[in-house]
Amino acid sequence: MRRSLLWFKHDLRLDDHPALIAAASSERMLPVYVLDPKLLQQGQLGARALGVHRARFLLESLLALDGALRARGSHLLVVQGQPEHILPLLAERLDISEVVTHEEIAPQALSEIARLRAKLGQVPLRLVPGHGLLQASELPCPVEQLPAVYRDFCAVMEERLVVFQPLAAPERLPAIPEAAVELLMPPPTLSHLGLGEPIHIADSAFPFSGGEAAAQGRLRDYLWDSQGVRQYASARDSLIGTEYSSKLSPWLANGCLSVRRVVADLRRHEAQYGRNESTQELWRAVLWREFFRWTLVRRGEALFQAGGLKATQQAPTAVDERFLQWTQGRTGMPLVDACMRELAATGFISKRGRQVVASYLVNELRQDWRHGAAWFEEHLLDYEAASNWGNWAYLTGIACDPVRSQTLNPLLQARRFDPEAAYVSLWLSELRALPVAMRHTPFVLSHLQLNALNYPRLEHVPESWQPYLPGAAA
Ligand SMILES: Cc1cc2nc3c(=O)[nH]c(=O)nc-3n(C[C@H](O)[C@H](O)[C@H](O)COP(=O)(O)OP(=O)(O)OC[C@H]3O[C@@H](n4cnc5c(N)ncnc54)[C@H](O)[C@@H]3O)c2cc1C
Repeated sequence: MRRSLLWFKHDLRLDDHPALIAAASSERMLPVYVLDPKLLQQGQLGARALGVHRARFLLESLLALDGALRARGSHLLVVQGQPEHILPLLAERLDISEVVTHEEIAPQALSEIARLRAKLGQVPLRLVPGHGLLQASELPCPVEQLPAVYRDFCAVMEERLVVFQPLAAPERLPAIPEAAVELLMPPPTLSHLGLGEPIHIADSAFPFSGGEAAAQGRLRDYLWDSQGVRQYASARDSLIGTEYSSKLSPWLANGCLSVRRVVADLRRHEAQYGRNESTQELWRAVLWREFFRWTLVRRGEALFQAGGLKATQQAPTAVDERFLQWTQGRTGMPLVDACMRELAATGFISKRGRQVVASYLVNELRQDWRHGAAWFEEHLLDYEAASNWGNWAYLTGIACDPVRSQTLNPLLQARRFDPEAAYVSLWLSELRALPVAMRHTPFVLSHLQLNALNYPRLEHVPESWQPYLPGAAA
């Protein structure tokens, strides 16, 4: 009897899941998720890979996946440990014929797969393409010839009218091997993982909950019910609210939603309601993700090095107390602090917010960008290696883009994207005592006044902020 072990990783869904389809042709199939406790330990750059928000979303996604598998006659086995130890043990004990999983692109995941393959010995490990929008064979040119700059990448990809045909979830699945039944247990809770509960703070972005049903609900709502997608181009730089962008990223990152399904639905929406600037912008947003994925495939480890893809010596390498202040949302620059507090409280911030805080850390505070990227890795619900490290490298000016760095003037950004100071008021309660007009510039107040507010003082107000200070325009 053929028995497959299906190894779920960041593909926690049944819809459009090529590895699941491949494994489901066996007589017995054991779906397994391995939660590696190493992810909960501090890494070399001081942050954990899996913080409390990410862990909460992951555990919810696992519960939802188990429910969906049960509804089709299967189960999810969740085990804590390292895949290269756990999976060979299971394979031996349950007489598994092959292990099936999706292909990976990040260096750490690739070496994990290599270690697993070695430990599996005679049991074949089948890698199925499945995470990205396009597989290598669907690219318009060989991977090495893909443009290294986003604009050129878009030009190659944008008009490529691929008709994405995602695979439907199977209605029934093979039962798990009989001997596996006694191994089943509920997934761990946050406190089992030693993480405690996230504090619930009024959401400024979205009440994200893990799992495929929640993901499909959001996709349906954004494209069909509320049709928020039709305002995407004008709304996407806002900082507050559920509708300023699709909010699909946490589900895409955990694989609760397939990116091919997103694009297939976007194309259907366009066929029914027409293509507009917003639907095109959303397609280009998805292409950013694809761009960074292929950048990681081509450049691998180089993306994580201090000098980035340019291997330059110019990127700052300092890490001092200013990095700590940045993480705590206590730099004295209100827009930056508000974003960092939203991130810590909810695990999410807008793209605009991410750009502002990343640029501030690197260009104003001159801190090592890799520490910022690692902090994001711990906290972002939507953390993905390629998108996170790729965007950080891009903002730092050490990606392949000809632009040296994407320096953003944070005060100009505050004036433009938070003109009524609603966002900083939401997250920085200590500034609510000030008149609205002062909430972006508390640093012009005296020491005494700032102390009374319990808000930190900025060491230095850059020259470039002068035109945006109170009264400057008059
Ligand atoms: C410093 C920094 C770090 C980032 N880290 C991540 C990360 O770890 N994971 C992540 O998914 N995104 C990351 N982004 C990109 C972007 O901020 C988020 O994808 C976006 O804010 C998610 O919200 P949304 O789903 O509403 O996006 P929308 O604006 O609705 O876009 C739709 C989808 O397109 C993709 N996308 C859009 N912009 C980008 C982009 N610049 N890069 C890659 N994909 C993009 C995402 O999958 C997103 O869900 C980062 C951006 C910056 C500046």
